[in-house]
Amino acid sequence: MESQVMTNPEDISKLYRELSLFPSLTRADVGPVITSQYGGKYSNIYTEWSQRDLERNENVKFCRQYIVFHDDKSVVYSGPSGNCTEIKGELLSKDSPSGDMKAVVRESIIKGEDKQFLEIWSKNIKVKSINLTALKKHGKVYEDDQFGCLVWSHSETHLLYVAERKRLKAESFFQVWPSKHTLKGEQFVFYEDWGETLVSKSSPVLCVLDIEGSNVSVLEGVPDNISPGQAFWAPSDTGVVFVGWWHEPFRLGLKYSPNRRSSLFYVDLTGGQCEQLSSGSSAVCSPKLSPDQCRIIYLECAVYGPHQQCSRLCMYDWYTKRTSVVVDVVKRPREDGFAGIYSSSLSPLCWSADSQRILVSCPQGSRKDLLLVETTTGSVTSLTSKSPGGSWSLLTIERNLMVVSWSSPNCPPSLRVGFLPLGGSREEVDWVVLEDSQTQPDIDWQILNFTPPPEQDNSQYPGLDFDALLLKPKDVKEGVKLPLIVTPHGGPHSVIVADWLLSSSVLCRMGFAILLVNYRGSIGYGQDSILSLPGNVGTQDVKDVQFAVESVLRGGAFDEQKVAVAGGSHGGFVACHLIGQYPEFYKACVARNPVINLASMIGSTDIPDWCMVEAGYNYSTDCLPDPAVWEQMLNKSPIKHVKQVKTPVLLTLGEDDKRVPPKQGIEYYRALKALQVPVRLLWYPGNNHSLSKVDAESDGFMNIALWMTQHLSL
Ligand SMILES: CSCC[C@H](NC=O)C(=O)N[C@@H](CO)C(=O)O
Repeated sequence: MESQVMTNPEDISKLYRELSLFPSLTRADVGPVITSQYGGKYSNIYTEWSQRDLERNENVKFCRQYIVFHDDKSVVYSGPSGNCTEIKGELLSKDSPSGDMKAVVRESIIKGEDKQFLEIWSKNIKVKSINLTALKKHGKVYEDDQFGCLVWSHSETHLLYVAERKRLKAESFFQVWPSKHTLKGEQFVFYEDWGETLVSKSSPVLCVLDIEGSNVSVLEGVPDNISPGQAFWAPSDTGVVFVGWWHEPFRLGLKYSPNRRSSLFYVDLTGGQCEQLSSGSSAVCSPKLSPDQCRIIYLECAVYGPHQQCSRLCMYDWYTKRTSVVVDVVKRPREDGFAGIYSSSLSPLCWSADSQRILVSCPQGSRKDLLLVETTTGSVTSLTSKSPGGSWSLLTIERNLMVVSWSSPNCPPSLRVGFLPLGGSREEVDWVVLEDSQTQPDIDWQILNFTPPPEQDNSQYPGLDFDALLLKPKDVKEGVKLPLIVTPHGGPHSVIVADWLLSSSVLCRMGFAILLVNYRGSIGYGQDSILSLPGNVGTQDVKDVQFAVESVLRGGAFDEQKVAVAGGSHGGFVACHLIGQYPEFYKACVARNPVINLASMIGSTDIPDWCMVEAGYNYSTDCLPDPAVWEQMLNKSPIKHVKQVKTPVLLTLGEDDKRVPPKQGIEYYRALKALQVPVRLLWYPGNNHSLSKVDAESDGFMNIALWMTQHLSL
């Protein structure tokens, strides 16, 4: 049969280079309203972007500003104000509330040593540059989005941030000239960390800089068994509100795990008293204070259980001290399409100007939509469900001016702004494009819906369906049947939404069709769908994917002899199951950091609870190895089916992966070698679970593409 797939490595790398140029939006801030001498009002919009630089082998960060003239209700005129500037060395930055000053935490290498500075800029002058490293009040500043923050006090006199607790230097028992203030014999003591992407982050502390006096103090009063983060100033700067995570009896991985026991706390600055503001029996995150400083909105979900679940949107009233549930967990999508809130972070600013409404961007099925929540009634409406399909992400909202990123599988991210209609109004948002991007006319995409056959219905959660995204080249020559790459996502409680996906778009432009399956258990389809999967991994997810593939093949547009499967993490688990359970079906397989054996992984991953929960058991920190549980974990794992595998497998592993340690992939590699199944292993030092360093990602992509063309005989 004729093929129209690109196979030449030179051509493929050229295409990858071309499409990897499209940057993604990472942040936007709206400046104060300025009235021009002619009476027109305008605001500056500051944006940050990230782009792969293949030559320098790094992701570069750059900024660009735009000017938006408006009348507080609609955009009158807009455009960029200058070109892009690369940002180097900035770990964190934040404008003061008035817009008069800017704070920056900067990392700089001086005489070969890493130093951190806290800078204050005013107008065109760097008025302060405080050497935090030399001050020795704390360890490194946290720049991550789990704990990290840099927040101006309302009075603009103090700054709040999170850093590692100061550790005394440890020395050997045999140090000949012992120095003062050192700990003897503590050189090799183990410090727990917070796992994947948070290695070396162990004991965060809240730090405050008094700008006038250039004085840093570490806040006292946070309970010893709590790790604080996501902090901000309480109304009138009387103290600090933060999320505290319990770290006893031990820390577990936090990345993609918003289900860790945590609470909102308030520490009073004068007395150092610490008060717990939420129940303490759930997991909370992303608290945001309303513009009128009266209420705090935050997300809440259950502790343990599935790692990502449908969240509750809760509100704490600062003055009555009452908490209310604004939006509850949604079991099944409602008639109007609302399927619940699935997010572990609200955007940095998410309140409307009247402090009555909240904006949340989150998956709703295979789309990512912008939802407007009335906090008094809990009513939820979608601002984007009638707009072009794709993915809408809120970057910020300030005085009702929303700044969003929009993308779709054939359109890289574009920057848009629009005013939130007044409360009670049914008006549609008039989106204005500030930075357009190049649509890829050769890529076609659609969302497909599947109802599992009756024998695969889940008796505990009956009647659930699921979706898949199908990408295919637009122009297919007469008589050509396309090769198909099937991609189950990881998690398993995550989702593939219709946004710009670099590797899928390159594969599609090469001539492949790609089927990305949101099997039952994915987020964005109601809590019941999520709960239907634990205990059924390796069967329900696997059968859903197979059902979707076979349904698509029945359409006749694809070549049944040229079907491949590729997935990462839990997606790798599903991929390896598929080649074991359907040994004749898939002609090539790629697995990034796949889960291979739940029983062997439980002792080495940073999230052992995940193994128990997905195998169908409850987790507690004191649970001990149980042969019956281990047997079930083994039975549900891909390694159980390895003897049936015939498909050539490409494994891509990150040496520093704390989530699915690379020994999982090695276990599979050895088994395949012993069975003489073709296998190739790529080992990426310095990479963690996501394999997202520029060289690992691009090398991984090229190897995947060539593995597919080789084993699908294209
Ligand atoms: C113990 S590994 C669990 C699988 C992992 N889940 C959470 O981290 C996973 O599948 N990760 C996804 C992201 O959700 C991935 O694609 O890496």
